[in-house]
Amino acid sequence: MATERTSLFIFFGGTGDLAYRKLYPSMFNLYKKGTLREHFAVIGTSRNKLTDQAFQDEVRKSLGTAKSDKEAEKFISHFFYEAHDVTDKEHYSVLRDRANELDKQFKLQGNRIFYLSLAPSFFGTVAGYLKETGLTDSQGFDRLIIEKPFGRDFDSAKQLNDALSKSFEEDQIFRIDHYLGKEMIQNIEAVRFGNTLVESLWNNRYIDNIQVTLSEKLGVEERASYYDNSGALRDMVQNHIMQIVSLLAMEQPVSFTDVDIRAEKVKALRSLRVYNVADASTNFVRGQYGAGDSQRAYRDEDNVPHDSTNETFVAGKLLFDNYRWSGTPFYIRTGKMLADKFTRVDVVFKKPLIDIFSFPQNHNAPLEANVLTMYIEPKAGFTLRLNAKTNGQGFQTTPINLDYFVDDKDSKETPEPYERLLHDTMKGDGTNFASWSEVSYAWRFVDQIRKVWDLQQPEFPNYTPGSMGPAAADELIQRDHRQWVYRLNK
Ligand SMILES: NC(=O)C1=CN([C@@H]2O[C@H](COP(=O)(O)OP(=O)(O)OC[C@H]3O[C@@H](n4cnc5c(N)ncnc54)[C@H](OP(=O)(O)O)[C@@H]3O)[C@@H](O)[C@H]2O)C=CC1
Ligand SMILES: O=C1O[C@H](COP(=O)(O)O)[C@@H](O)[C@H](O)[C@H]1O
Repeated sequence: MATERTSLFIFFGGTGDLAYRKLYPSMFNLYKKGTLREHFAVIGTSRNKLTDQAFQDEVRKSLGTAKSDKEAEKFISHFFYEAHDVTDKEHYSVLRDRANELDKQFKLQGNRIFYLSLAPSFFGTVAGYLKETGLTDSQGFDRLIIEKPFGRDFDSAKQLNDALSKSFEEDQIFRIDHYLGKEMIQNIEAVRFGNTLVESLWNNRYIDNIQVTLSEKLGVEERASYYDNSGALRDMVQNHIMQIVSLLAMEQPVSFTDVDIRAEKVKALRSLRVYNVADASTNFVRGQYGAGDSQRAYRDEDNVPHDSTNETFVAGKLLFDNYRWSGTPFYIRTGKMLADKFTRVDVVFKKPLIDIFSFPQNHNAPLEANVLTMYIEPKAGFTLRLNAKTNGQGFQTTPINLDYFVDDKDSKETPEPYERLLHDTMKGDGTNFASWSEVSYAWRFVDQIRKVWDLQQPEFPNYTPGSMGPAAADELIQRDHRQWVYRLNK
């Protein structure tokens, strides 16, 4: 059984899509595993006027359980509700009194987690009022979980961070990036730093290029009004991709702690080359999907303007100016309405300097590059492509794969990202959250691309649903005499 953790959770935006779809089911998983047991309580808040009972009914629906499920009912009995407008400062005292009451009732030791599952424009206001009205004055810990997006550029992110810093210290702020809660993203560190074979080759002498692909099969669904103001660059590159790239590029941390890991990620991001106008135009391409056989174009989706120039696809080349990576590009791409839903990292090694097998009289095909592929989702595992001799007479070589995949049983037991991140917050472990320095360096890089794109009129739409993006994404890498490892057979 897991160690029981003790805390009061206050969910601002506690009746929203994220809370019902991800947060409460993740908490229930923690309950079933024993991390949450007797000493926890939840206050859900929103402007909606609900009784505790009505809120509990909604929570039950979100878990998909029936009233006859005794374990679920015990869990749900820890949930309470306060109708609360986050802009109404006076009302925080009501929330404080309820929090103090539940603290006594469930023996919560004054530990409090404030989860801001709200529109980002409220983040600063809530953090300020929590402090001013004494909700953070209890005896235990006070931790603030912030949802994405953290700003829409460096300036707005800094403004937000300055506002939060007035009420919370950096080690009390947990900025969610749900990719950091994914099992296989955490495996990047294990594979890199747990294997001499891998880490000794993990540099520009042996690695030709690294490719990171976050491909989505779906479009914008119901989130068009948010997405059309964000675009793939802000929605996926600034956060998830930059986090993955920093884990791949960083030096070995002094210890496996949040402070040391974050310090190395920041160092890596500091050496990422921030592009000037010319380089940003050459090294980044954007796309927007048009209509497919049974799919309408992005511009025809509900709540998307008919002349939208928002990008639903990004591909780019990142360069690090440091000793380890100088000359080894990191190619990244992400988009909606692509061929399939998957996330993977392909590490392409350099070919042997001399190919002794492909002399003309040997008729051997040239050796292929070794590739280490990390499959993040939906399947989880690794393959390592090596060259080996084909069986039989003569001497021909052929690529073979060594592989490992997480089996179905283990997959089912893998914690959901939000489950892991809620658990980490209770432990006070910030390893899998984005620090302010990481966020700020990521924005500085992304802002340059955005600045250039905002000056140019894109020729959209430029890719078909079910493809892997616009032709320009292939040209970007082919220009460097390389290819995407994952590509569709044409
Ligand atoms: N949904 C998702 O999959 C994801 C969401 N996020 C982020 O999570 C956050 C929440 O998203 P989501 O759940 O989808 O949003 P929703 O719009 O579904 O929910 C918003 C919540 O905030 C409440 N709210 C709005 N205004 C106020 C107010 N003035 N005072 C108190 N409560 C208020 C709403 O209730 P009411 O209107 O009744 O007050 C509702 O509970 C956002 O920052 C989003 O970017 C991030 C990644 C994925
Ligand atoms: O943060 C976001 O991520 C999702 C993709 O997440 P995944 O875990 O399903 O890969 C993306 O659809 C969404 O636009 C973005 O805001």
